[in-house]
Amino acid sequence: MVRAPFGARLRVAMDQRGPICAGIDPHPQLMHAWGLSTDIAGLTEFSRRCADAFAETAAIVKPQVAFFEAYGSPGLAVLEETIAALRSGGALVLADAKRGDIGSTMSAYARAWLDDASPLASDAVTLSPYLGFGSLQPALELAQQTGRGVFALAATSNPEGRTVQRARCSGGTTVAQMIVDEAGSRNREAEPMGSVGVVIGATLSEIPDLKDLNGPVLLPGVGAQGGTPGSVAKLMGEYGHLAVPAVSRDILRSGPDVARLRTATTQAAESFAFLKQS
Ligand SMILES: O=C(O)c1cc(=O)[nH]c(=O)n1[C@@H]1O[C@H](COP(=O)(O)O)[C@@H](O)[C@H]1O
Repeated sequence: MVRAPFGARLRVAMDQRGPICAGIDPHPQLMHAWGLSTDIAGLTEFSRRCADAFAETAAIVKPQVAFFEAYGSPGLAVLEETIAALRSGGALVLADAKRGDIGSTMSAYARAWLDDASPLASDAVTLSPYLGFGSLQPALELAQQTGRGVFALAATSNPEGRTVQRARCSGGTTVAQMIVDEAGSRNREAEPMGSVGVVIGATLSEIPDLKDLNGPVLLPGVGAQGGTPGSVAKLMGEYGHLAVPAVSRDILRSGPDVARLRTATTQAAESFAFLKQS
């Protein structure tokens, strides 16, 4: 199937629905708060409500794969149904799987998340570049062939990340900067933006230079981890048009009512509408 590149599709979706990525993170505590059991029936209902709420309101939706894997194969079946429901409602799906491995194994991860033939195929997947950015090549190639995208972890929202990501490479740049630059080198010439994104925490006080990225920046950490529209504006500066703030618990707390989840999603998108201007 021929589809437009992910970066172009994401740009259109963000312009139409606002820039945020709504997260589906079925934490047991949230399932309790929604009056659901924490078994597979609860996971199924939680995910259906999220898909109902987000499919027609959010530009992009990020199911956190670990919460589904924890249920084994029935959990993965729920994830497959959720991905299909979101995509058929018009939302892009970013599978938050954080995959990364030696190239030959990476090819299999790429097939799982980025190949039309896979029931888990999504519009994009999060990747960990800590086996070396080059190890991601099979996923970068398959994403390009299939009009899909990737987001490489560059500077994560958790405080522990800095011990690795702020370390300096032999040339003097930080590891995080090197990852952003590697991503940018795959986005050159792309219009309106490339399909190789990076992940940068909305909780950080400083971030890598984004001038050569020309790709989307997923900013998790908004809400529950302390990030705000103000912190995203400050971090992104003149590159706000590339920002995709990711919000999970802060929206999910509005459940279980689907209408309330929808309202929380559109309100979150409105609070970041200013990003389009930068
Ligand atoms: O890749 C991610 O999405 C991610 C990267 C990161 O640096 N920090 C981070 O919190 N995340 C994910 O973003 C979501 C944040 O959830 P909330 O804190 O509930 O909004 C979770 O699914 C995390 O796994």
